[in-house]
Amino acid sequence: CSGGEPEALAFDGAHVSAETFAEAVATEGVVVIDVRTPAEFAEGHLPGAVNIDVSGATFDAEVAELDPEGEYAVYCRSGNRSQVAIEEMAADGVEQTVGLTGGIGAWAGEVVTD
Ligand SMILES: O=S(=O)([O-])[S-]
Repeated sequence: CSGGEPEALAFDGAHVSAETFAEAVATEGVVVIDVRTPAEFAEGHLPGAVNIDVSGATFDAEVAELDPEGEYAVYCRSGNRSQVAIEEMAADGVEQTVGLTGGIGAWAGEVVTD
């Protein structure tokens, strides 16, 4: 712990620390989205995450199915693809998002394979 102000959780499209992301994941109603490939997802993902591959052909169509009023916690492997995904989601009207800085590599919490 380096002290200072704790980072405030806001679903404003920003990337946040794993600690703040964990708060987002624990927030009632938040949908956790893993934007990696199905193969990466199968190797281990956050509990309850849904897989919407940002590099997949159906990404936009799947985003279009999301509730634009919803809140989404988005992550990838190391934080690059989640950045792209958050920008594309915002362009599709899904703006209440938060990304995980460092991706799943920075995640210290539970990972499941089911
Ligand atoms: O998922 S990634 O940030 O390594 S491209």
